[in-house]
Amino acid sequence: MDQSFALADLDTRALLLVPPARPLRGRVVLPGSKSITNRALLLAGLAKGRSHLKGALKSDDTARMAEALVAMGVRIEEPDATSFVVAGTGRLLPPPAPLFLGNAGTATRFLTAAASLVEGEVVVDGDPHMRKRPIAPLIEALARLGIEASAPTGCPPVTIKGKGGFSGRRVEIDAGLSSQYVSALLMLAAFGEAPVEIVLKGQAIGARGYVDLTQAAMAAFGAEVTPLGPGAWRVAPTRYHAADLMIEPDASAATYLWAAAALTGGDVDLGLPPETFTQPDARAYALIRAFPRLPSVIEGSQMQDAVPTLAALAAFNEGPVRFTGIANLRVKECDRVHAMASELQRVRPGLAREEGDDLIVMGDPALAGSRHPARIETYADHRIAMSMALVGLLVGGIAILDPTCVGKTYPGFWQALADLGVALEKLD
Ligand SMILES: O=C(O)C1=C[C@@H](OP(=O)(O)O)[C@@H](O)[C@H](O)C1
Ligand SMILES: C=C(OP(=O)(O)O)C(=O)O
Repeated sequence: MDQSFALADLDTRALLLVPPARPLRGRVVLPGSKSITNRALLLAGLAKGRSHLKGALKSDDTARMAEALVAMGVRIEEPDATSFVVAGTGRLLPPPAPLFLGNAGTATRFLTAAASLVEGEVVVDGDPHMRKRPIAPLIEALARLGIEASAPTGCPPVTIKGKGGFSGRRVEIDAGLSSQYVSALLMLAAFGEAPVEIVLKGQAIGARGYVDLTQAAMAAFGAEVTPLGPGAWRVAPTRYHAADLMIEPDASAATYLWAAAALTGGDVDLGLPPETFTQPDARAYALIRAFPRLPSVIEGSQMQDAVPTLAALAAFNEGPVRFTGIANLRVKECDRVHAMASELQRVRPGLAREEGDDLIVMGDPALAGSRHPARIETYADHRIAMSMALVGLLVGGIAILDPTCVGKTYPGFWQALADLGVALEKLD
């Protein structure tokens, strides 16, 4: 019987996965990259003219970005399920109400900086999870550019008193908690009165590959970014011009399908070779291929969003795996170090633990084919839901609570699993 697992039809508290009897094989069309879609939406919205974005992601995070831009006077049409047509005027207008950005880190950080281009007050806010995600380093950096912004709790809501531009020419930023602060400043910097230099304070930064994505997106919309060394960039005062862009598929989403194939000994065709992705999480492919002989230490700082995927794989590995360099997973949609340790433990006590900021997963190949009924908490975090679903491909009785939380970045996730032949049961 064909059943829909589209999010609109998923009015259920939990989804039970039935481990498939055979390897998963087939073709999956991936959604567009969240990171690239939200950069392209913003840059197209800041440009003068009409931009056509194809292959884009349509999900909670990109909807929040698009709605916020519309509230600031950008015209956005959605001619089909993967396109946005964005018409910008080269400036943003004061929005009539606070911008509500859900738990979209990209939208929240990028728009906090861009809001300084508005002449007037902008409030950037999010859901209760976003209100716990730090933004103070970005606020301090904006102040050094002469931009008045405040976030009394160090997290959203942020109030920006925009003056239609800014005069600063050099700013240092501490990006240890999030690379998104650097990306936000880089994208703003093309509106400087003169070239702007952005310099890392300390060398610690979340995944650097996201800054490369920002540079590439800025170049596509006509900006000039010159690296001045490993932790410094100069941005020319070009502003942006409209552009047509084909967005590559989402590499973080790809990790779940690569892992599903590896776990079941199958083969899932995603329509493009892993080495063609430009996003940081594609680095996880080489590790996923090594399963069930993952290395005993995985340094996760440069592929952070893939760490929950790799942790789920590690549960079935031939030996234990220690994940290091992942302290900032504690300030993502939820504390992912704690969440993965807790939920793997829920499957089988002793399967995982936290040690400082490291996550240790005790590989147990005998888990495959076993039955350990468990209702998995997902903490409103799409990646915990999708990663723990991988465990349910090999362990009987795994039910994922709040399955619609995957809508943040991958609304078609459950349908993709169902189409590959995974039986899913809706539970109350
Ligand atoms: O710039 C981006 O598109 C992203 C950067 C990363 O966050 P941090 O820079 O906060 O680590 C990543 O986890 C997030 O999903 C997307
Ligand atoms: C951390 C994530 O998202 P963001 O920071 O964009 O909310 C993610 O998608 O895993």
